Formats: sequence, C-alpha cells, structure tokens
Amino acid sequence: MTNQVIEFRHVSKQYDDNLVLRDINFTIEAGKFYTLLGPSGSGKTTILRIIAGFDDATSGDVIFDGQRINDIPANQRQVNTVFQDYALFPHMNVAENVAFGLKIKRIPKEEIAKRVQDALHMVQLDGYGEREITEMSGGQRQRVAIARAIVNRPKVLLLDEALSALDHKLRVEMQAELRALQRRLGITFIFVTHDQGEALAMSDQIFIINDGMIQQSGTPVDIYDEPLNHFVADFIGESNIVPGIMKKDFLVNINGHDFECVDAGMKPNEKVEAVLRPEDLDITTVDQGKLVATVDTQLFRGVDYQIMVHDEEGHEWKINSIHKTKVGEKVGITFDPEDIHIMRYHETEAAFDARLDSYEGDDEEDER
Ligand SMILES: Nc1ncnc2c1ncn2[C@@H]1O[C@H](COP(=O)(O)OP(=O)(O)OP(=O)(O)O)[C@@H](O)[C@H]1O
Repeated sequence: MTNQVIEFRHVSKQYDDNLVLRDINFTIEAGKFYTLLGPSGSGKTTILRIIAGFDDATSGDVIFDGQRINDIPANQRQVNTVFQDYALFPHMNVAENVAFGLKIKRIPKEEIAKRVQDALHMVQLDGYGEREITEMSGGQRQRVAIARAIVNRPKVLLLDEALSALDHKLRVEMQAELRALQRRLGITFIFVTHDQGEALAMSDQIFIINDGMIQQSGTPVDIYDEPLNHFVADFIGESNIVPGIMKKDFLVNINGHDFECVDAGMKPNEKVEAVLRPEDLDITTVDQGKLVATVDTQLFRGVDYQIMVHDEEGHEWKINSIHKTKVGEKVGITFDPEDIHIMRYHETEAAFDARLDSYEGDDEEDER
C-alpha cells in the first residue's frame, strides 16, 4: 500500500448538459505539493470543490484514506480550503479569525489559544493576533487565511488561485514561502492556478487540465521536457510546434529537411509534431545553420534577445539567443538532435487549437 491520501476513480461532473469533468482518474500521495494547472473554465476549481465536499461528483468514486467519501459532508472531511479572496471576517481580529473554526467545534479555550499561536507562528505572524484584519496587508491577509486553514490540522490543504490577488513581487515571495510551509507542515497541498510559471516553480507534481480532462501529469521537468501533446507543449513554456514526418527511428523530416533526433518507435513515415523550445535554438551564420532564415523582429529582454525569423519555406520560428541580429538579416538556425522533441500527431488536437485560440484572446481579468 502506498501513502496515497486521495484517489479519483472515473469522476465525471455534469451541470445540466455541460460535462465539465470527463472521467478524471488520479491519485494524490501524502506530504507532496500538487498543482492543478489549466486555462480558465477547464475544471480545476470543480475538482477542488469535489475534494472539499462543496460539490458532488455526477459519477465516479472519491476516495480519501481508503474510504469512499462521496456522501461525507464537507465539515467532516479532513481537508481545508484557502480561497482566492481569503474569505476572512473583517469585524474579527487576526486571532479570532484563526480561532473561528475551532470555536464552532467547541474545543476548550486553552487549547484554542495554543493552536492559534502555533498556526500564526507557522505562517510567521507571531504577535499579530490582536491586529484587526483591516490593518493587515494583502500578503499578511493571505497568511492569516492559511493559518485559519492549518489550525484545523487537515491532512490536505486546498488552495484555489490563492496567490492571484497579490502583486507580482509579493506573489513570487509567497510562492517560495508556501513551498517552504508545505515542507514544514508535511501535509499535502493541492494548489490551483492558471499560471504555468507558478506551477513549474512550486510543484512536486502537476496535473495539466483542459476541457475537463487531465492532459498530462508529471513532475515539472517531465512536463516541460516531454510534453505529451500539442496542448501541453503550447501551454507550458514557449515552443515552436511544427508538423513533421518520422522517416525512420532517429530521423525526422521537418519542412522538407531531414534532421537527426533522439526519438524512436514510430511507424515509418508516421505523421508527427516536433517541439523545439526557443531557448534550445540558436542563431549562427548562414553556412553553419541547419535552416536558413530571415530575421523579422528582435526584442531585447535583458538576459537575451527574442528573435522571430521565417525560414526559406516561410515558416516562423521563435529563438531566444544572446546573439544580436538585425531585422532583415539572413541567419542560420542551429539546434542539437536532443532539442527536437517528437509527439504523436492526434487529429483531435485541431479542436484543442481552436479552443486555445479563443482562450488566448481573453485577458486575466475576464477569466474570473
Ligand atoms: N455551479 C455551476 N453551475 C453551472 N456550471 C458551472 C458551475 N460551476 C462551474 N461551472 C462550469 O464548469 C466549468 C469548469 O469550471 P471551473 O470553475 O471548475 O473551471 P476552472 O478551471 O477552475 O476555471 P477558473 O480558472 O476560471 O476558475 C466551466 O465551464 C463553468 O462555467
């Protein structure tokens, strides 16, 4: 038996005729940091709400510590949730906010005082108990919300877009702090975000969700280096995704050119997609290049240049390079065989593409 704490078995969720989760299966182990990552409306919050007991699965089993909990009410589950807006009580001070749930459970006063103090210590708010919520900054309120959740000693802490109300600098600080807190507490965190950088930085394990389905699960490095499909390759990091033909093992044809690669096991002449990350491509001279291209735009970004080029067949490439070019200049593009990542081509991904295009048109404000 593993130290598995939550399992979803064939969980689906339907609102009227809208199927928002489609046969979700996963296991969550004790003591790890998980992230549910996906675009707005993909079903992340619905998964959290089903774990918390705020929503029912339409079908399938939700298992917690080996028991089916579909019919167990939220207040009897060993999970707590930190909401995006923190949901603190403005008329109570910090300690009263943290103590609230324990008072309802009629826990003796002395024990409440001790547990509140411990929880505030965990989130580095020692001595702030008497402060009014209105006197706390955004980052401090975030910590109060976490203290209020961990004071119940849950086995699993659910965090729904918990950092999105913070400005960029504070958000990055809180990412590191949350990660450190999870390690100190040793409990499972399940964190929901649509920010891929946040997910890569914080997680032991990421579940990529789109269209009510898990597209891929794995460590941040696995997902970045070995995206399973077009959606994941496009959603995580930046990429050039180009159609290709796998001529034979270790040889792929892209835009009419043959390139050595490190992938094998496809049928001869199988249609594939090749992913090349901009940071794995570089600019060289025309005669040294594996492809010849013309520079369209160049953007200085401090550490490097982001260069857009088009090759002789007219295909666009994005390249991150420390080498400066000139707009209109003819250059060579280089990369190594291991920089080409081959994915099987799935017809259905045309549908993902269409959805992604409409998603990219939204800005973050519209997503909420
Ligand atoms: N109570 C509800 N009634 C009807 N439809 C709902 C309800 N809650 C969510 N949905 C729908 O379920 C789908 C998934 O929503 P969900 O909130 O899980 O997405 P999400 O990935 O968390 O998105 P976001 O990042 O915007 O919060 C959406 O299409 C949403 O409109």
